[in-house]
Amino acid sequence: MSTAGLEGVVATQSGISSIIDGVLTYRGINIDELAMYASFEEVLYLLWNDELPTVEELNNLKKDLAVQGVLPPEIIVLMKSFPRDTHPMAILRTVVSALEMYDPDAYDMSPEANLRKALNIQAKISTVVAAIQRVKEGKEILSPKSEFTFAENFLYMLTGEVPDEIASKSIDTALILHADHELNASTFASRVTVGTLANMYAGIVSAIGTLSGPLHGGANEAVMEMLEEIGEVENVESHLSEAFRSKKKIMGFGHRVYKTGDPRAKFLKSMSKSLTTLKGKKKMYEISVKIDEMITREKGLLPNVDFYSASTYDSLGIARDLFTPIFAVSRTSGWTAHILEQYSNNRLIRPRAEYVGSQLRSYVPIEDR
Ligand SMILES: CC(=O)SCCNC(=O)CCNC(=O)[C@H](O)C(C)(C)COP(=O)(O)OP(=O)(O)OC[C@H]1O[C@@H](n2cnc3c(N)ncnc32)[C@H](O)[C@@H]1OP(=O)(O)O
Ligand SMILES: O=C([O-])CC(=O)C(=O)O
Repeated sequence: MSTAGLEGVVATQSGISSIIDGVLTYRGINIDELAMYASFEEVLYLLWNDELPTVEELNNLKKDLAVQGVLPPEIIVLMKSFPRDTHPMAILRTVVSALEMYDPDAYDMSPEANLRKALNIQAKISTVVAAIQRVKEGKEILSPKSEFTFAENFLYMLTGEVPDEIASKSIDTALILHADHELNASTFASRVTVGTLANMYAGIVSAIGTLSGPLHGGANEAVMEMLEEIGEVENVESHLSEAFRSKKKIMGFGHRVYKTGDPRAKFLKSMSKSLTTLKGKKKMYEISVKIDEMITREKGLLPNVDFYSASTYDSLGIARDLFTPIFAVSRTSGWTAHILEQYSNNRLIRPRAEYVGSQLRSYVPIEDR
């Protein structure tokens, strides 16, 4: 029996998100409704608590996120010490690991402390991602403001300016769309890690490392690289023909679970269209659509969440190497929800391997080899 990639294997039970007949839900609510009507903070509360928040609960969450979003000064010193060309995902992985050392709750495994840790990590990860760019640009690191939403704060901490409504709404929707996705590779990694009763920081560090690869979250950066390499709509055909000839995978297409399309992609395509038009970057959308048409026609593959998010983020002026870290900011909501769920009913995750190595043989002393 081939178990390559654990395709089709049901490895756990979860009440957080579901993908059934191509429909994605968070805690039973269709992602389409959440993307259209909810805020990221509401989704965060929903993922953690299995209920939408009341006005008071939502306001408290917003306040807590702003308060907890301030980085310890030691972390800022650490971030300034890294080589300038370090990839932001490596910085993020390292900084989240270091944050454990400044969290008084780090080794308290009570449910209350774990929920506090989830909030602490969620709040700080946005500040860290914005700070990665600020450090690179030699700018002062900013902290969140209590009057801003989570999405507004991210843009404010990144640019130093009060963000406009369109940019904030776009980031908010992107955060909602990327928040959780059943047992994707990074979420699975986080559950395996905390299944040993390692703490939440260890679980999130595993997840960040797993998200970074181009077959998973790293695909959004790779899509942008491809769009930039193609450069003009008229180059799409020759670029893709060459990729097909050399059997290169086209980033942002295909999916292990969705075979009739990723329900998140339509929102990102629509955001990409309006934002690229608004920001004078329509060409990136046109190149994307041409790629989409050709891949669908020639390979029968459809765009996943990573494809149109690239041109969406690019039109907002976000650096290409921050695309996957932004995915991590959003997915931290799902990772932490899954970690809390794993702790609530834990059993060590330890599958078996089918042995296909050498037959049983004797040890040969070194002088006889
Ligand atoms: C947030 C996310 O993680 S979404 C996914 C992000 N990743 C990407 O966009 C990377 C590109 N896509 C891929 O590599 C894959 O489609 C994955 C990793 C998403 C899913 O992988 P799997 O379920 O293992 O499918 P697998 O890679 O076996 O592909 C099945 C077939 O479709 C082909 N295929 C799948 N995706 C692509 C692609 N993007 N470009 C070209 N061919 C592809 C494979 O070459 C394979 O063909 P074969 O049977 O002739 O060998
Ligand atoms: O579910 C997956 O395999 C990948 C994915 O789309 C995600 O993590 O959002």
